[in-house]
Amino acid sequence: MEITVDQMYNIENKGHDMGFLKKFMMENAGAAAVKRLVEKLGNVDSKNILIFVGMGNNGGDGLVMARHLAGYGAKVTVMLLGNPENIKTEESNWNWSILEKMPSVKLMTGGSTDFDFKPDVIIDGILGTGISGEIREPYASAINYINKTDCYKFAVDVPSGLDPQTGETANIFTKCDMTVTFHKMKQGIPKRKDLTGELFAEKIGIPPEAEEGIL
Ligand SMILES: NC(=O)C1=CN([C@@H]2O[C@H](COP(=O)(O)OP(=O)(O)OC[C@H]3O[C@@H](n4cnc5c(N)ncnc54)[C@H](OP(=O)(O)O)[C@@H]3O)[C@@H](O)[C@H]2O)[C@@H](O)CC1
Ligand SMILES: [K+]
Repeated sequence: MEITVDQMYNIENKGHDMGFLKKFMMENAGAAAVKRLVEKLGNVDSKNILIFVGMGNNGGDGLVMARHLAGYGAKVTVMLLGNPENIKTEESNWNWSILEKMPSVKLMTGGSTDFDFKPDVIIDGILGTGISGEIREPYASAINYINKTDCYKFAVDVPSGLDPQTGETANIFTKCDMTVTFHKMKQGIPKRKDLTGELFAEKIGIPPEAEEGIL
């Protein structure tokens, strides 16, 4: 069953109000995404994994993935597309502060794309269901870098620039090899398998009762 983005936000908020906090949803989302990625790649030990992280909760999922991938022995670099002080949500900020205590994960901020290494894997945690309008900098440069870099690409929730509700694309958008979306499939995502690559919807522990009155 495919749901709307509005329904997803309402379910998320209802789950949060029941006490299954968005922080727990984010943790389960990041963990499920890493499981699929590691299953696909077989082994990420000492692989260079570059994670682009937006300032919202799509980015937050990417921060959770960074921590899990470090646990699998990957060489993880996180590029936050802004200033840490401007991270939008408590749950995303929570994950950023954990990474600040982890020398095993390299943290970069601001969004420049001249890296001194070639990534084996890029994770697109730039934009998810919160996308609106033309893609602004530094998100645009990050998307362009992803598209011009030849490596395995993984999209968190949805390829950035693809509207998960309508399936329409913004002026620029990523083209990925795998996409993992969360809880239930959003209506627009399966319309662009050419951008999502292999597509999965993973449960993240939201109580089914959180859908009552919404679905
Ligand atoms: N639902 C669930 O159950 C769960 C959802 N989860 C995750 O949350 C995600 C939704 O998070 P979200 O609402 O924070 O929105 P998100 O996609 O991160 O974007 C907002 C940021 O992007 C920016 N921005 C927007 N448009 C832009 C543009 N054109 N060009 C440039 N920037 C633009 C915007 O900036 P602003 O407009 O505020 O200045 C803001 O900073 C969802 O996709 C999933 O991954 C999981 O945690 C698990 C549980
Ligand atoms: K994304």
